[in-house]
Amino acid sequence: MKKAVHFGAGNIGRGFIGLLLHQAGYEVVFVDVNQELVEELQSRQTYQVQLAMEGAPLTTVEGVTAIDGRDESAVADAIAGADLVTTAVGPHVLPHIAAAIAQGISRRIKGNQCTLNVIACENMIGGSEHLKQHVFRFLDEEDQSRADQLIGFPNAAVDRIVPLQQHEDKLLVTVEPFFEWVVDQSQVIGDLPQIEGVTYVDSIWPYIERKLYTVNTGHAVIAYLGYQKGIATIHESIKDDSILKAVRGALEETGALLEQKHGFDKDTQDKYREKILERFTNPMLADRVTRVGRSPIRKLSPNDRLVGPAMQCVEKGIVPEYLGLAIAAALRFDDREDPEAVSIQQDIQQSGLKQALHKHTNIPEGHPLEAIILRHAASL
Ligand SMILES: NC(=O)c1ccc[n+]([C@@H]2O[C@H](COP(=O)([O-])OP(=O)(O)OC[C@H]3O[C@@H](n4cnc5c(N)ncnc54)[C@H](O)[C@@H]3O)[C@@H](O)[C@H]2O)c1
Ligand SMILES: O=P(O)(O)OC[C@@H](O)[C@@H](O)[C@H](O)[C@H](O)CO
Repeated sequence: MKKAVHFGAGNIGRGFIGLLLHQAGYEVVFVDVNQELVEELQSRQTYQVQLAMEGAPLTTVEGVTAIDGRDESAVADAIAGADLVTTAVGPHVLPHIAAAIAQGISRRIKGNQCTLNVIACENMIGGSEHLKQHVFRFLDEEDQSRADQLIGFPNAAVDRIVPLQQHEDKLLVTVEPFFEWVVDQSQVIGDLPQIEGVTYVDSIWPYIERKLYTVNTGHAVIAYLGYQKGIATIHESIKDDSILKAVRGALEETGALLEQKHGFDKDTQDKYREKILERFTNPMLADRVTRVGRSPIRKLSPNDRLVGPAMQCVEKGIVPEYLGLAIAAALRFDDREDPEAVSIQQDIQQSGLKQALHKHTNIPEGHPLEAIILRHAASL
C-alpha cells in the first residue's frame, strides 16, 4: 500500500487532504503536535467526515495513524519510507516542520533513489517552494543536489471550507461539499501522484491567485466587517446588505485585476465569484468570523489576500475602495483570543493607526491606498 505522511491533523488535514489520500488508496500517517489528536488517531486508527448538507452520509476514513511531531526521528523515518508528503499546518508553521522533513529526505536519499513529492496545502502563494527553502537549510550541499533531482516541491492551491469543529467526537470533522485541489505538475518529480480530486495544471500561479484573491479575499471582507457589526458567523454576516455590497465590491476589484493579469474572461470570473458567494451562505458550516479573520498580521501582510490585490489594483488603475474598507476593518479586528489581533491593537495604541498600518502592510507613506484605508478606518 502507498504511504502518505501528512503534517497537520487539523480541520483541512482530516477533512480534506487525509480523506482524499485515503480514497486514493494511501495509508495516511498524520504528524501533529496536538497530543490529544495524536493519541486519538493512534488508538482509533479511523475517523469520520460529515458533509455540511441535509441528509449527507458520513464517510469513514480507515487505516490511519499518527506520529507526535516532536519525535523528529520517528517523523524522519516515516518520510524516508513515504510515497507522498503533504502539509496543512498554517504558513507560519512551515519553518518548524522543515528540520524533520530534511532529516527524512537525508535518510531516504542515502538508502534509495525513489522520487518523492512534498505538497504544502496552505493558503499562501508558493507554499511548497517556501517549504523547500526551509528544508534545504538543513541539508548539506551533497544532499541538496541529490534532493534537487529526487524530491519535488510542487505548489498547490486548496479550497474547501472547514470550520472549527465542536463535536463530542474529537476526530469527527464537518466540511462543505465543494472542494478543489490544484497542483503544479511542472514541479512534480517522477510520476504524478494519482489522487482522485486533484487537478494538475502546467502553471499554478493563476489558480492560486484566483483562489486567494476571490475565496479568501471575500471571506476576509465578510469576517472583518461582520466582526465590526458584532455578528458571529459568516453566513449571518453575508445577510447584512452593506456587507454583501462590500464583498461584491471587493470581488469586482480583484476580479478586474485577475482578468487583466491572468486573462480570465469576465463571464467565467463572474460565475466563479457567484459560486463562492453562495458557498459562504451555508448555515450548516456555522463558520465563525473569528476563525476566518484569524491571524490578521498574516492577512494584512503585503503578499496576502487584502493588501496584495489592493496594491496591484492601484498599479493597474483599479480603485481598491472596498479592499481598502476591509483592510481598515482588519486593523480594527480586536479579538482578544487572537495574539496577532492583540499585537496590532497594542501597536495602534502605542503609535497610532497610521504607523500600525505602515508597519503591518508595508504600504508606503503617501500611497493612494493609504488615504482610502485611513478614510474608512475613521468611520468604523
Ligand atoms: N479550514 C479551512 O477552511 C482551510 C481551507 C483551505 C486551506 N486551509 C489552510 O490549511 C492550513 C491548516 O488550516 P486548518 O483550518 O486545518 O487549521 P487547524 O488549526 O485546524 O490545523 C492545523 C493543525 O496543524 C497542527 N500543527 C501545528 N504545529 C504543528 C507542527 N509543528 N507539526 C505538526 N502539526 C502541527 C495543529 O496542531 C493543527 O492540528 C492553513 O494553511 C489554512 O490556511 C484551511
Ligand atoms: O485559513 P486562513 O486563515 O488562511 O483563512 C481563513 C479562511 O478564509 C480559509 O480557511 C477558507 O475557509 C479556505 O481557504 C477555503 O478554502
